[in-house]
Amino acid sequence: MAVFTEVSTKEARELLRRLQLGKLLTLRGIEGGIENTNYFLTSEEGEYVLTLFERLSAEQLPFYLHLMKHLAHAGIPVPDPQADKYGEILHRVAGKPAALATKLRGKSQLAPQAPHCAAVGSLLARMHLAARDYERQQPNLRALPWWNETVPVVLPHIGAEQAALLQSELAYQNHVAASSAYAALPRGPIHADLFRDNVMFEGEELTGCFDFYFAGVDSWLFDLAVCLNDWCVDLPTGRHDGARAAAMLAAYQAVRPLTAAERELLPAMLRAGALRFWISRLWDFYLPREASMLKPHDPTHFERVLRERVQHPIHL
Ligand SMILES: Nc1ncnc2c1ncn2[C@@H]1O[C@H](COP(=O)(O)OP(=O)(O)OP(=O)(O)O)[C@@H](O)[C@H]1O
Ligand SMILES: N[C@@H](CCO)C(=O)O
Repeated sequence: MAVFTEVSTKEARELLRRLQLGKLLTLRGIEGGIENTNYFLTSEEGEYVLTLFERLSAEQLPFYLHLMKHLAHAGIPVPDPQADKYGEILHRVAGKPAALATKLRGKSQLAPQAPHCAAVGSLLARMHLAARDYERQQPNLRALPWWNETVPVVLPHIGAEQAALLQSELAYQNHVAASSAYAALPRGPIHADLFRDNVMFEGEELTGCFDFYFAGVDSWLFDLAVCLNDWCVDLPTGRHDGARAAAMLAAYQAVRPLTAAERELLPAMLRAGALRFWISRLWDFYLPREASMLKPHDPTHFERVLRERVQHPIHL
């Protein structure tokens, strides 16, 4: 149940009054989601999702919320955070930082086929281009510096074989990051967590994506690698699915063709994408934060994906 903080109808009405969004019609807690408190809220003006941020700091939030607003204004189907008359989109509800964003239609497609992967590829490329003129800066907070900090913290908890793979892959990624091809990768704000459960579909029509709370400035190729590793993979084995990957890559490149450096580094970034989520899942699993509400995801999945990407590199 993802209502960690109760919101009263009085508080919801007060927020709607501040945002001039008409009278409250319904307010219903959303089950699912493990990071934040979420409610579906309907007013006379439309349907929204009210999010109370349980862990993210008020310093980090403006980057995510303004990025969503920027993308929504550029016509990318993402939740649009609603502003008060001063233009403020970060509010306070029940003592927590909060946002009220438009609700997306549809539901997650957890067994995607090639057309779904193509839709995600196209969306991702359009999102990258649309975010080029976004002015706020915040690095991807789950990138190489965080991996270098976190690997030594998880090493004492894992077996020798896993530790060897983790250390050798980290050394390899530090080496890649120092290369001239890496320096040539185009960069900008990326979603960085565009998994199956963060995209909505109605049939094969992609109706939007959400959960921008790992977004940050990083290479576009890393974002694409994260998507390929989740959407175009056989979940039980971690094996790459060629047909789905081809559909995603073709659709991405129909909007923005990859550069020579990106083509060269695709196999390395697929490994980086697997490593990033293996580390974060190990960290969540072995070092649960105090009073954590997280139900950790299975870390061994991304260990399998990483081994697959090392043993069977995917070249364009
Ligand atoms: N803008 C939106 N439109 C429609 N549904 C939404 C929207 N935002 C969130 N949801 C619904 O709320 C659920 C929980 O949201 P979300 O996944 O962002 O939760 P979380 O706790 O913030 O993060 P996590 O994905 O880490 O669990 C989603 O699965 C989705 O069904
Ligand atoms: N997508 C992440 C969870 C954070 O949203 C994972 O599967 O590990």
